[in-house]
Amino acid sequence: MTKLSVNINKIATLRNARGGNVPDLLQVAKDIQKFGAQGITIHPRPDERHIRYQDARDLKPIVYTEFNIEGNPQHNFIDLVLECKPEQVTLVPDAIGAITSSAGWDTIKNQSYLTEVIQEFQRNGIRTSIFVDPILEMIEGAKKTGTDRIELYTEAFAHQFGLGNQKAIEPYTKSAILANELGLGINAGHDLSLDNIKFFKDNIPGLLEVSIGHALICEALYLGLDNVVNMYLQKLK
Ligand SMILES: CC(=O)[C@@H](O)[C@H](O)COP(=O)(O)O
Ligand SMILES: NCC(=O)COP(=O)(O)O
Repeated sequence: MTKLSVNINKIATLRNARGGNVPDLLQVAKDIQKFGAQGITIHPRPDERHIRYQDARDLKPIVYTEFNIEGNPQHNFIDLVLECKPEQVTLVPDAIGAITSSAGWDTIKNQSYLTEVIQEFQRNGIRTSIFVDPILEMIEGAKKTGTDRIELYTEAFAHQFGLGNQKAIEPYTKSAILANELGLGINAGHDLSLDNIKFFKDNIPGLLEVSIGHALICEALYLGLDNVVNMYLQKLK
């Protein structure tokens, strides 16, 4: 079974649009878990344009499934994660001000930096995952950092699959096979949707978890949040 972790960044985007507390991020997180999702993901960015650092603190006692905090491990982010102690931290090499995540780590160039940060989180009992493109050298590099898991960056797959190119899955399948051989756990995310999730899951051996936000919230506008969460759960069985 592959776990569904719902990324609630977009709920915070909507809330922040009017400056009040509608929709109520904490209530939505409670409801998403009640509907059956096995995790909640947030990706606070330095400008706090959607998830605020305080949201991470407030969510900690609310999230009784798996809490996954994603972000670039700069000082404020490291402090926040160590304070919140989520089950998992996912390290993403985003530039400040990036519209969204757009690349995985160069795990060779950043090996000693990643190793140091990963050790700090692991010493504090937090499982680590690092965002990587489906490139075999980057998977091998990830192993050398000591991370528990990788998160495959799925934007390229999602885009190509949408154009009808099913072969776009191949580097992901090869990367997953290698990650399994190396003993790395496998997560995936970015632009996964109801249209592509089943094909992706069926072609990725050992896929432990997907984090899905943008498409899921858009789909929920038409289909309802409870319904959409359960549609994903069916496809991830
Ligand atoms: C790492 C990843 O792919 C997601 O966390 C994605 O970047 C969501 O962030 P935004 O909601 O800011 O686009
Ligand atoms: N790690 C990926 C994530 O949390 C959600 O990405 P997206 O579905 O919003 O593209």
